Amino acid sequence: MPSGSVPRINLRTLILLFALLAILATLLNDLYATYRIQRETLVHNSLEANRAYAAKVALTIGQSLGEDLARLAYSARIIGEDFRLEAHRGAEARRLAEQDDSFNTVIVADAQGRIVSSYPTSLSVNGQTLRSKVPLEERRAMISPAFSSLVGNLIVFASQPIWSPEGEYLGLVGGTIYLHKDNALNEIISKHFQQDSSYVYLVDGERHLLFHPDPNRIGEQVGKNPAIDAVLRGESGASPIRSSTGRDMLAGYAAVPHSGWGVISQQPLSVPLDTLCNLMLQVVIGIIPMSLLGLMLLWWAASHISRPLSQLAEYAGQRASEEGIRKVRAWYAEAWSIRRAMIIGALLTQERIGKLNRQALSDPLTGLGNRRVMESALNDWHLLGKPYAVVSMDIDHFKRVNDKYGHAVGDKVLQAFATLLGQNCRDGDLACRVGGEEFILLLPQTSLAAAAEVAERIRRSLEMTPIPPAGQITLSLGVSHCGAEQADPSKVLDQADHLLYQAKQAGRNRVMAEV
Ligand SMILES: Nc1nc2c(ncn2[C@@H]2O[C@H](COP(=O)(O)OP(=O)(O)OP(=O)(O)O)[C@@H](O)[C@H]2O)c(=O)[nH]1
Repeated sequence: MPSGSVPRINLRTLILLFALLAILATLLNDLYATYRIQRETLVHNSLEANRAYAAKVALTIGQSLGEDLARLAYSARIIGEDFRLEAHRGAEARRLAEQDDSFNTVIVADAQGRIVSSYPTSLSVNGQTLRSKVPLEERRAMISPAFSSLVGNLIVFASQPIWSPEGEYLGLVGGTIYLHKDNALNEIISKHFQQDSSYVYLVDGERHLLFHPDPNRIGEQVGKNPAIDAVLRGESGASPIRSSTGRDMLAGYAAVPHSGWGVISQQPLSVPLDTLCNLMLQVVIGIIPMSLLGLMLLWWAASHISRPLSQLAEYAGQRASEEGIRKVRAWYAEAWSIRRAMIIGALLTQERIGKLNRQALSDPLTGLGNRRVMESALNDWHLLGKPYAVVSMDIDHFKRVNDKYGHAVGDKVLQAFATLLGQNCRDGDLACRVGGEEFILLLPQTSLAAAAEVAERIRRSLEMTPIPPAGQITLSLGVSHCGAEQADPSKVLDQADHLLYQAKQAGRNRVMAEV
């Protein structure tokens, strides 16, 4: 016997579980791979867009500054022709300031840095000294970092040196750009302002914000930031960074020509990731109907595959008949082989059980039924209320046969009598050997008179059929009957035995029937 308890899990559940696991693993892997590829693509695209955008803005600002410096250079030449004449300087400063909106103010300073002309005149800075002496010392075209002007505005200052026609250094002419006011610079950046949550800011060489979408931050000095570090080294490119405010950003950056400034265009990393999450959600929602269909197909397939084996397992548990097992639809090779093995097993078992039954219910010497068969038939008939007759038989002086001819001849006589008995019965009658030389014949649906006739026929038949070498053998018989009154079978048997005893007493070789 196999040991251990019956496993609770069945084949269908196992198939379903493993198939589900395989599908889930594949699905998750696909989703993860899609997520990774899409993330890389989106991040790359965002970096590339910001890099290109920063480069474009830097180029435009560079061109604008170049044009500003060119205008200042032209004015410096004009002023240099007659530097001492105040009206001449003032007129050129005014023309320069008014010709477009490049500069919020224009000033002219002498070689010592003292402001000698300015426009608009409302500034009232004439006579004051420039805050930074660098342009005076450098004596070349320059664009300053952001600083606070003499009147308190946050500005950048573009300047050109003024030379006399003889080559003497006279001072400088400069234009200021007010960072908190409208000017050509923020016009350029604002015009290109992107819609997709990217934004641009501009820093000078000292990390001051020259432009920022948040006007309150203009002038602020920005802390450590990899993009600003790179752009101030004059590099252009793109990389994921952590901003000075601690947010993960995808930044493109480019250095602005002529100025030492840098443009940074950046987008929060969360923006493409949110887009990606929405995309993945759409993908998941999109695959749900097909997944449900797949699950149903899987369920069907698992049931279809496991059904033959489950049925065979059930039949094996019930030790079902071979006909039951044959009904199982074994539609694939393994199930077919198992069913075949089970059918063969069932047939062998049936055959063995049949043999054992026959051995248990029949008398091995004569092949007639034994006492158990007789009792079983009597009980059945009693329960069914079936009328019957009982003929009890005993061979006369059988001991003498044994004594005279030996036990083997005695057996032969018993077998010959059994054959004779069979020849004198109907199909439905039941002949049994219930003792050594004692026999019972049960006759269903038979009257007492008919049973007595059968008994007499048997007696005569034996008497007239010598069994060599024993010769003539005789028999005593008692006949009883059970009718509608349905007496207890044991009483009917006792009655037949009693009559048999009377037949023996009366001289043997005779039939005694109930009266
Ligand atoms: N050969 C053989 N003899 C058996 C078998 N079973 C019982 N016997 C013998 O049958 C004999 C029965 O003898 P008894 O009961 O004295 O009866 P009987 O000699 O027939 O005498 P009555 O019945 O009075 O006519 C015994 O000798 C048993 O040994 C058997 O299977 N084979």
